[in-house]
Amino acid sequence: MVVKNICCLGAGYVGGPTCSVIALKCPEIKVTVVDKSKERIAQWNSDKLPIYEPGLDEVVKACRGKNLFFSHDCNAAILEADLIFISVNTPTKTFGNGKGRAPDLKFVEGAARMIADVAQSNKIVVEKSTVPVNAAESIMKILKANQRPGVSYQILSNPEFLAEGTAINDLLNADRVLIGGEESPAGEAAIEELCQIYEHWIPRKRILTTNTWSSELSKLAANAMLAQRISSINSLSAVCEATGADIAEVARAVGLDSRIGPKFLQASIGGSCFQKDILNLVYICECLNLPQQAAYWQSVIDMNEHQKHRFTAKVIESLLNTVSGKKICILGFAFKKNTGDTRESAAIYVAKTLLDEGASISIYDPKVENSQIHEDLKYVGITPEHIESHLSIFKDAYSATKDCHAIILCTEWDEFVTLDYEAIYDQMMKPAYIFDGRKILDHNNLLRIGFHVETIGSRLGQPFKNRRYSTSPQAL
Ligand SMILES: NC(=O)c1ccc[n+]([C@@H]2O[C@H](COP(=O)([O-])OP(=O)(O)OC[C@H]3O[C@@H](n4cnc5c(N)ncnc54)[C@H](O)[C@@H]3O)[C@@H](O)[C@H]2O)c1
Ligand SMILES: O=c1ccn([C@@H]2O[C@H](COP(=O)(O)OP(=O)(O)O[C@H]3O[C@H](CO)[C@@H](O)[C@H](O)[C@H]3O)[C@@H](O)[C@H]2O)c(=O)[nH]1
Repeated sequence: MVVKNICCLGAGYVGGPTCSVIALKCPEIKVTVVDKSKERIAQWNSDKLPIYEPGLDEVVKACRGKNLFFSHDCNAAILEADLIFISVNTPTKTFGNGKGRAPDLKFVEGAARMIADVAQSNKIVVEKSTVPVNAAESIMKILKANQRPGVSYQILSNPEFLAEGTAINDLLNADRVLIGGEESPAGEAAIEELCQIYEHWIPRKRILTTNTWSSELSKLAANAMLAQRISSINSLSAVCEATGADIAEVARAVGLDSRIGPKFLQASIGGSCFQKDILNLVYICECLNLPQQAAYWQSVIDMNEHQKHRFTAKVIESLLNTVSGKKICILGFAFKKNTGDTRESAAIYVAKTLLDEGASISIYDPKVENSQIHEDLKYVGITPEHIESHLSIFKDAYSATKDCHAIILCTEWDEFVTLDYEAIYDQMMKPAYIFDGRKILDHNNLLRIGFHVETIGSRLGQPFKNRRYSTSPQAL
């Protein structure tokens, strides 16, 4: 079989960009991205796409209506496809067995059942969603149990490694493409079909083929290792604050070791897409009766969580331990720059804590929709009335910071670096505080202007004071 027709179930942050790039690079293949959400599909077919990703608009414009289609008709797309990507969401379970840890596979199962119900010809089904090890086997069970006579399936694991904010570049220049499949002639043939799609733009030596389980586990392992680096640097940032070392200097010194490398060593406020995948790994370890391994990866999550709490506690402590009645501006609500995604964003925790403490919050983020901010805060328990009376959302940083007692920078958007902080200082309440949760601002300039400045991983203007060793470090 030569793949001529691709269907993707799930038009989200992964399905949309991934299939747009496939359509761009494989003009002879018809790519149809479907979603059960009519609203999302309507947005994909409009001028304002449902997700913000640098470069995505251009790719969609180049292919949409030619060989790239967004549709709500899942059945029709499944029927005509040779190869089907499952790119549906796999959030952490919020109820029942494995609550708070295991991934909720109901959308993956729903997708598999949909394929089984509709398919009338052979299909290669590709697991693109991030799933636990053995998920391919579960998908196969569903497909086989509902198989029509004469229809056969091959399941491949092809995890996605793109990061939001750089998705198009990551897809075009992937470090590697990973394809796992059944170790049989039919499995190898299916792997080869998918390889040929990626070979339109990815050199063969960067396409890695493995067995299905290795592929599934490699995705969780990659995220776990990345998260572990961030947790490690965040852990060291607390040591820096307590000693007078500067985490930026430490990260640079450590990262110049070629065995360690400089990437993913930026201390920050914490919070990320990683959490659900590491929880997934923890749950797998628990289920496999590997408690030490589960505890190890759990500690990576705990450190990330702790960083958010530590940073927010520092804000409140600096503001004389009370924020009640104060107006505080949060700059940035997305979990990182160049995306409108707020899932697991540290800003949600910061905003909730400050609202619980009685502060009024003003928020500005260049790409996050107002409705998303409302939804996120309601989800963490802030009542609509409280939101109505204590939250304002602005369209620019200058309006958002006016009359505030403090600014908390939660997302590292480039535009925050070049704001006119003199003008901002002039229109703030005094003393004016700024908490740089991303370490992107010019702290010396802010101090010169008159701000009280706090950041992560260094104690500005007070080196080596109040060392907190209970004993000398050598004696520890
Ligand atoms: N967001 C990322 O950066 C990223 C990167 C790599 C991997 N992943 C993984 O990829 C998967 C998808 O993530 P996402 O961020 O794109 O999620 P998302 O929530 O943005 O999109 C998932 C979409 O799937 C749709 N859907 C659910 N069930 C469906 C069905 N049966 N048929 C059709 N559509 C259905 C939903 O309506 C939703 O629009 C997850 O497993 C995630 O962990 C995400
Ligand atoms: O040095 C760093 C790097 C990142 N972060 C933060 O860590 C989080 C995650 O960042 P990043 O990994 O860049 O974005 P994601 O879109 O979450 O991408 C991760 O998660 C995806 C979903 O599984 C994977 O596909 C990607 O490979 C993996 O990088 C964000 O809040 C970043 O601000 C830091 O605090 N310091």
